[in-house]
Amino acid sequence: MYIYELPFEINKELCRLLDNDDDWKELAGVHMKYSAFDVNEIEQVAKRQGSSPTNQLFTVWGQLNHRVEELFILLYRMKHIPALRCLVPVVDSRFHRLLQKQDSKCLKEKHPLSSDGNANRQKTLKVEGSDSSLPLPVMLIEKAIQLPTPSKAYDDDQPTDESYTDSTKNSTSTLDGKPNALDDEFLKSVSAIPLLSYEDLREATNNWSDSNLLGKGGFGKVYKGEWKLLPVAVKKLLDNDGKNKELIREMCLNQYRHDNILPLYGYSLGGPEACLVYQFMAGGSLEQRLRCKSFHPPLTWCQRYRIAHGVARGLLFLHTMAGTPLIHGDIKPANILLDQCTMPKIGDFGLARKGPYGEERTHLKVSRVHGTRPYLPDEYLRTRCLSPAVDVFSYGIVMVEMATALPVIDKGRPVLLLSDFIHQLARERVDFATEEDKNIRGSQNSNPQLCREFVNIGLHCTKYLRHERPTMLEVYKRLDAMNFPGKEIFK
Ligand SMILES: Nc1ncnc2c1ncn2[C@@H]1O[C@H](COP(=O)(O)OP(=O)(O)OP(=O)(O)O)[C@@H](O)[C@H]1O
Repeated sequence: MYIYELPFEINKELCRLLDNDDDWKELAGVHMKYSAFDVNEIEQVAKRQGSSPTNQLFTVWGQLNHRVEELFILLYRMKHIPALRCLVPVVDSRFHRLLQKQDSKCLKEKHPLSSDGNANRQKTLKVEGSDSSLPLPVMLIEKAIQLPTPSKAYDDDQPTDESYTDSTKNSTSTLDGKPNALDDEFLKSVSAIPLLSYEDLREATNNWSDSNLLGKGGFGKVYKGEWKLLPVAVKKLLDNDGKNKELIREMCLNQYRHDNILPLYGYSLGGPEACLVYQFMAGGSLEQRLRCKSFHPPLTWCQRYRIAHGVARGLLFLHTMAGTPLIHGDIKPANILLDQCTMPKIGDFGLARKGPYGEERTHLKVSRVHGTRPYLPDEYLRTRCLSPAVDVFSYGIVMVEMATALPVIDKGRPVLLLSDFIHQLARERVDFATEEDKNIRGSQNSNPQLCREFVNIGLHCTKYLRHERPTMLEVYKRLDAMNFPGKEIFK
């Protein structure tokens, strides 16, 4: 059951319990990992509406497709027994064992059953024979499910989150290291994304046949497959240290559904390699289409416009959907997948990070730069300043590539990087129409005016100074205002 499906009476009782003593703030800030800014925003909205802040929190969190089982585990971590009891009728019976543990030594009730939910708080729990401060069931469940909280995986000012790797590997083991079907069951029931067996995926991809290989990336190989009569793309992740973090990140991001974000259908943790299963994109990647590496004909201008428009929409969504923007960090044609109608979807969220929040915070300082060099701006490469403007810069390069199909790095060119080259052409007042993709230049598909407009947007987005670049909203509006024959059909 999803949070937004909670029966009215249960929701009401939970609001009463969690509004008390502002317990909802602990739930939101400590356990759901909302920022102080977001918590404040939730409180303000509730005040304006004269409603319960817990109810507002559930509305915001529920929009991310979280389930009551996840809430149950967070309340367990809070040791909020009255709220847990309230949820018992709507969670699977396997979760009841958490509540049953309350009387045992390992869980001291922080909220003894009193009608107002007030309680003496026991802050520290100790497990006998364990050096952990968490009770065994929670450790087990946390290892099994790695709860998808909105910011946990992305909160990466200090990206040293190696813990995610281990937790993925351990996900089907009990504490004594033996596989445990029950934990798989937990995983299945808690995650909204199906957990698939490695064997099914092996079968779906014809035993990882080379003829099914769609491509290779830094995180592993991607195979075409058929799963439940559905064409899928299966990414088999390299078993490198740290790489499986992508799995967790992608799963978290999957909470954000949008027409221009590649949907994750499922995942597999049980086999030798972790796998992610995506919608198969019959149009291939933008990279393949621009480099004519597929059997498809060159993209028409209407299709290029559609891609530019859709990617701008997807990025606008990521940057603005919550109080804290989500920065993709690796926008490039290889990560823009096209469906059979050339509708673009942004994929590969392995490097996505939660960005700065609050008006006074414009960027984060990260300890390591990830991404693809020619698509990254100077302030990120040199000073490790991460902000939505990094995605805007990368988007600008993609716009120039879509117009010209020029390589992003060319040793045979007087200027190595495409970003520098295009700014040099602008200084020399070259007509960008002369640089139109040679696959359509001079053909009936040629559109010199759109070519100029695309490059001009690219120039704006790749300005050296971050604050001189447009926001994705501005880019989107500029694209939307463009006019050319056939625009309405392809938008
Ligand atoms: N859902 C999909 N449908 C069809 N083809 C896909 C899909 N996902 C990936 N591919 C193909 O597989 C290739 C490799 O994808 P992958 O995301 O692993 O790597 P990449 O983005 O090229 O590189 P990196 O991950 O190192 O940035 C893509 O370029 C694309 O051609």
